[in-house]
Amino acid sequence: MHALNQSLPCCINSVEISNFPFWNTSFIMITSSVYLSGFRNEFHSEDPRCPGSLPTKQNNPQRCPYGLYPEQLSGTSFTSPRETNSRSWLYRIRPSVLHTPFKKLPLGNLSTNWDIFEPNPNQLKWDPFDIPDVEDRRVDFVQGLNTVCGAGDPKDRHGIAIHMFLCNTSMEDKCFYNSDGDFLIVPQQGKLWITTEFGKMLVEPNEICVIQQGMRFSVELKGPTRGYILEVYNNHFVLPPLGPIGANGLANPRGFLTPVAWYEDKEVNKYTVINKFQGHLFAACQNHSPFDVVAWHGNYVPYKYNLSDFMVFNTVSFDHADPSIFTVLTCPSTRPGVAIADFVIFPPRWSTAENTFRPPYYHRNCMSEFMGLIYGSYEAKEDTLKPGGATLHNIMTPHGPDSNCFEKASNAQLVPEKVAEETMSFMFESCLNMTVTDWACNTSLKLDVNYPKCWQNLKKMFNPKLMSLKPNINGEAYTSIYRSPIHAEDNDVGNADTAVHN
Ligand SMILES: O=C(O)Cc1cc(O)ccc1O
Ligand SMILES: [Fe+2]
Repeated sequence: MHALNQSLPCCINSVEISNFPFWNTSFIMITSSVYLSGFRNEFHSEDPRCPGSLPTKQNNPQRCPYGLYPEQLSGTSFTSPRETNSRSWLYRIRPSVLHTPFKKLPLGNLSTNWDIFEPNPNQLKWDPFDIPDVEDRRVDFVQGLNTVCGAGDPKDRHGIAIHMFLCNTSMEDKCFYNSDGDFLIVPQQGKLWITTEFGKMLVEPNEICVIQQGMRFSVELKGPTRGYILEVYNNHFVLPPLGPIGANGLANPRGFLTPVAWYEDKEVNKYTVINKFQGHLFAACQNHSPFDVVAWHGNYVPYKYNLSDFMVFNTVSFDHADPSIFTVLTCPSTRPGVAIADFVIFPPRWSTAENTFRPPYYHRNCMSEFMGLIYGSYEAKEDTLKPGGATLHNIMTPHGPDSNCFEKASNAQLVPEKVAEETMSFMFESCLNMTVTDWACNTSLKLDVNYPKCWQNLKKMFNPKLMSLKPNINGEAYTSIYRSPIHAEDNDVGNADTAVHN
């Protein structure tokens, strides 16, 4: 590890070393990967092969060390307040401007023009999306982007899109950057070896990464690879406020890892730079690798996060807390407490609530809820939602646990129990009303038209003559946190009435 990443006195970040073997690129073999830890810190980093490459004290010396070009990447307007201002300075072999003009590419299964699709207020569920077979078709990360749903318009810088990446091949002499917004990437199957202008990251299932607007990256992979992407146009992701939780908890800042500087001085006949711009794809060519940043500093960076680092809060008394307690990252709107999109996870945890129907409640929401599953099963839809599949419950669309889950949880013995022990599911929750694409509804062939049947066995249990139903497994016929439960033996109408009204 180079001294700069470790010991400059003004470096406020700690450094974490991950011990996994890093990948063997064609240019340089790196045996371990180093990350800078912290969220929105002012980082700085130099490739150890060029000590002293990062100018000290100033951003624009008349001549930079090693003959590098300085280039600023602005993630917020120049005049954004200090608290949110985000930019980085990159010291690179050539400035990014050295490329041929952009030409439009076919869009494939990406969409941003939502007006062409029919609105659909139904409960929607998709079986795991197919990853193309490499024998049939070689598909890289960018070619494998398929939009499921979204809302808004990148031209207005307002909206989101949810994509699936379904691919089997590494990007070769090709990088991608998004002018429309930020990508929060959730790998579900297969690892992503991501080279960015800031350095390299290995992102595995149960980790996520965020690559922000404008950052160039290229994805290498081995074998069939699938995952979800939440794209936000409005704003960058931030950590949710902790309120009364205090100074620590949920996703702690130190869990966020940013790569260290790594460069290649590589000249090729044709390197393709793909740009998503106003919802369309464009390609430009250049004769060198864009990963030529020798040193950088700033607070506008790509990062990854391991979901097992999430410190889970929940009730230790009664009732089902709202899923916002599981928010990892949020992209805020201008309305206080209203997210353009929240990234929420349902991690392994203890469930201890007393007198409580423990799974998610039945719900109609002014927000839309897209859910995916990385591995295992989701407690409210054990037999329904599968890893690599998804559900969408749009604005005010009724949803909740399937009939099996309701039956089981209404009768379960309420002992402390580990839930979601071997699972990780997640939700993209948005204030925007989502339009679903033709790819999602038709081309993918994965929409499960029988999904709403998972609720159809929910029985009517109401009986105006009886205060309570038959006792549950705990012997409680009527449960209330304010009164002792009425036990089965006392359970006549008169008693129950008193219990309710006194
Ligand atoms: O399953 C869902 O749809 C998500 C969800 C989870 C939860 O704990 C409470 C409400 C809710 O909608
Ligand atoms: Fe909900």
